[in-house]
Amino acid sequence: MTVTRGLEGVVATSSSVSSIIDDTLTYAGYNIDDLTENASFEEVVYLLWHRQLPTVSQLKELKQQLAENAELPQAILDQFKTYPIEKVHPMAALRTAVSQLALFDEEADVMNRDANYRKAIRLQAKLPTIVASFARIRKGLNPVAPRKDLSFAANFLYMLSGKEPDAIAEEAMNKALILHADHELNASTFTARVCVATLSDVYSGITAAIGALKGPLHGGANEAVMKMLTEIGTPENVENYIREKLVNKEKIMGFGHRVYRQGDPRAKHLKLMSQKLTKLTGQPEYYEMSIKIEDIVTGEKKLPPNVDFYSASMYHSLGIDHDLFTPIFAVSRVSGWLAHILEQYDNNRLIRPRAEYTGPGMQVYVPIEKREEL
Ligand SMILES: CC(=O)SCCNC(=O)CCNC(=O)[C@H](O)C(C)(C)COP(=O)(O)OP(=O)(O)OC[C@H]1O[C@@H](n2cnc3c(N)ncnc32)[C@H](O)[C@@H]1OP(=O)(O)O
Ligand SMILES: O=C([O-])CC(=O)C(=O)O
Repeated sequence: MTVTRGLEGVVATSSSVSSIIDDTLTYAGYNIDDLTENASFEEVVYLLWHRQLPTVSQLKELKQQLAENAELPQAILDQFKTYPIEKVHPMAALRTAVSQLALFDEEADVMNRDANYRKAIRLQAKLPTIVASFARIRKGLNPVAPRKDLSFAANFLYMLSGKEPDAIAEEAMNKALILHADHELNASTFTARVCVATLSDVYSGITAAIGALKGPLHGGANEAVMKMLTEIGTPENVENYIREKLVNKEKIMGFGHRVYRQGDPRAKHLKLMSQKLTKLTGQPEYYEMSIKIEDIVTGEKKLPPNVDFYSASMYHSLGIDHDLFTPIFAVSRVSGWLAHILEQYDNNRLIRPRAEYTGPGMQVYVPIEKREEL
């Protein structure tokens, strides 16, 4: 038996959702650079779910479906108030709320393509409402009802702050959502596919995926990057802080990637937005610290920044609470998880690899009364 630790390089499925070839990321054949510059997040959702860009009427229909399904059952909003709110991480609240949503969906266990597609719309529509409502309720504020006349990105920012965002913030959020939407067989997407390959339901798959995204080696790294920037405080402190971590063989959050070797193609877009927004909001030191960190880590370790590095300072400059960074990742990535879940159901086979056994050899059972106390 040969063990491939972390399944590195193992091709575990076929997929037409997205591809990473020679450090280029495409969604259903479209380069993410083109999509980020030109598309709306809603178009990208359609693309991931149908593998083609929508026409005007198809996009209108999807936007309407998302807008009509954005509200949450009151019971879920009420439930937030019962949590030990100061201690609950928003990713944990999101994981629970998504699992709970299934209880209010009469089609939760209906297993056909149309019903699964309808659930995809409901989940995509409701995730931003969950994140924004929880973020407000924990501060003692009332949740802000979703608006049907705003774009997905603008409505999310509106539900978070209660104020309609300006064009710059809307554009930044739209781009960030596009850049995080899908990424081939990353850990959370694989988790979702493993879960639904047992023919479990869509809600179970998304709940499991949220759990996987939460970890700091995956989506949780964006919050960890912000923690690091906050600890560093000023550009002058970067050198000592980072060099000490490297000497101690600690990982620098937001760097490295299992698949990309030359660099993550999403990072350059986020870097530009970080530069622009930190300057606009009068906090250029967050960008300055970030580029200094990048210089040292790429110089010393040859590790380029990944998607989580510059998204941190960018979200910070949009005034977003730091522990909401990973939930925002989920608001976007749920589109990819759903595309993969639908694809898994369309051509399903149980995912069940093997493990090389390393435990004790064959033992003889000893009745409990004959076992010696240690
Ligand atoms: C959306 C996303 O999920 S993007 C990734 C987000 N995660 C992070 O930013 C966390 C920091 N990065 C990492 O932990 C890793 O680079 C991962 C998890 C992304 C990829 O992990 P793997 O492919 O398993 O690489 P692995 O962890 O084995 O690292 C290989 C070597 O590079 C080093 N390395 C990898 N990433 C880093 C880092 N960020 N800082 C310092 N050293 C690093 C490791 O210490 C290891 O060194 P060694 O061979 O001397 O022991
Ligand atoms: O692909 C990965 O391993 C992690 C990643 O960058 C993502 O999920 O966006």
